[in-house]
Amino acid sequence: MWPEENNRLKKTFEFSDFTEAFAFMCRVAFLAEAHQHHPNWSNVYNKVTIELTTHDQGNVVTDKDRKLAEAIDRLT
Ligand SMILES: C[C@H](O)[C@H](O)[C@H]1CNC2=NC(N)=NC(=O)C2=N1
Repeated sequence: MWPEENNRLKKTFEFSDFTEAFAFMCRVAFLAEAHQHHPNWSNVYNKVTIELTTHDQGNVVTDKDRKLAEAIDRLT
C-alpha cells in the first residue's frame, strides 16, 4: 500500500539507470491512459516519484488513485 500524505498517495521507485526508469514511465503512461487517470510525477536519473490524487474531486485520494497505484505495483 502506498502511504497517504497531504491528500496524495506517494511512492518512489528506484531503477538501475535512467533508461530503466524511463521505460517504467512509458509503461505507467499507457496504464494511466487505460485508466483515464494520470500521475503527478518526477524523475531524477534512476528514480521516479509518483503522487496520485484526483483533481476532479478537488485533489483528494479516491478509489481511482488506489486502483492506479495497485496497477502500477503490478508492473514492477
Ligand atoms: C476528463 C478526464 O477523464 C479527467 O479530467 C481525468 C483525467 N485524468 C485524471 N487524473 C487524475 N489524477 N485526476 C483526475 O481527476 C483526472 N481526471
